[in-house]
Amino acid sequence: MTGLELQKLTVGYRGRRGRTVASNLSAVAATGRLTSLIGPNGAGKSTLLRTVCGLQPPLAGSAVLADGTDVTTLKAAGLARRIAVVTTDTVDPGRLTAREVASLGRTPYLSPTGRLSADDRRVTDRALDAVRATDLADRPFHDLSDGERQRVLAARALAQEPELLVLDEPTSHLDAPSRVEFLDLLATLAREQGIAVLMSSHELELVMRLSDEVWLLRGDGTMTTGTPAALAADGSVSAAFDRGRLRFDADQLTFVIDGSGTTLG
Ligand SMILES: Nc1ncnc2c1ncn2[C@@H]1O[C@H](COP(=O)(O)OP(=O)(O)OP(=O)(O)O)[C@@H](O)[C@H]1O
Repeated sequence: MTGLELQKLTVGYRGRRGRTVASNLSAVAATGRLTSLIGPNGAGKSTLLRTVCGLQPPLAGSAVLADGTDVTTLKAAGLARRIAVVTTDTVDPGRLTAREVASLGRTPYLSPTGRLSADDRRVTDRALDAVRATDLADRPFHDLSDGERQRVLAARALAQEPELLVLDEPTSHLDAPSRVEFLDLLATLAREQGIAVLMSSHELELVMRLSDEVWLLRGDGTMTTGTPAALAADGSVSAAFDRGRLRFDADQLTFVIDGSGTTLG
């Protein structure tokens, strides 16, 4: 099932410093699958993600959810019930515990009293369980490691019960094992929770191993989509990222430096 569909979407900035970043994009992020957005620095990944979350208006075209709703027509409350966003912005929730931070995901559903119902508590605990953070629930969020915080922020996003989960570079502060673990967790969540997960990443090798689908945004503002194997095999990934002696090896799914016998990653 289609979780999110880009229909001839053009993204960028209006005004005096305005510019078109990427044009005429058509792509699908399917429900139950992990779709990864990759591309060189400045290609427009963050701009595209902000646009599909309804945080900035498109220059043209649309981004529609499963029932055909254009995200740009949704008001804040509607967006919050349907799309959850995890960004790299530092979160400072004071002395809230991990469970309290996760429960913030229930905000769009709360009655005017702002009190969590028994159902809200159940959904929050289920979200913590899904990201394997139940044992962190009573600890202050402030005291957690970056990897633990990222799991709790994913729980907050799941507690929103979204149909689309969008993450902008979610592994950027994590160590190597935690990166693998977190991407594997996202792929599992997409399948088990039946949501479309769309994330941007610079972790090319990991993305190629763990994603179901890849959106490859090039520096010229065009995009190719496909399975990791298809994009590696048809040379799209190499064309976008190879530079000088650095080459992406489609068989090994890793970068190599030509002539040195060195494999990176
Ligand atoms: N507020 C803005 N106004 C005008 N141009 C902007 C604005 N924000 C970003 N840009 C430009 O849009 C282009 C795409 O930026 P964006 O941050 O989306 O790329 P990215 O692929 O996420 O980059 P990176 O991989 O370095 O994080 C860049 O040329 C950037 O300078």
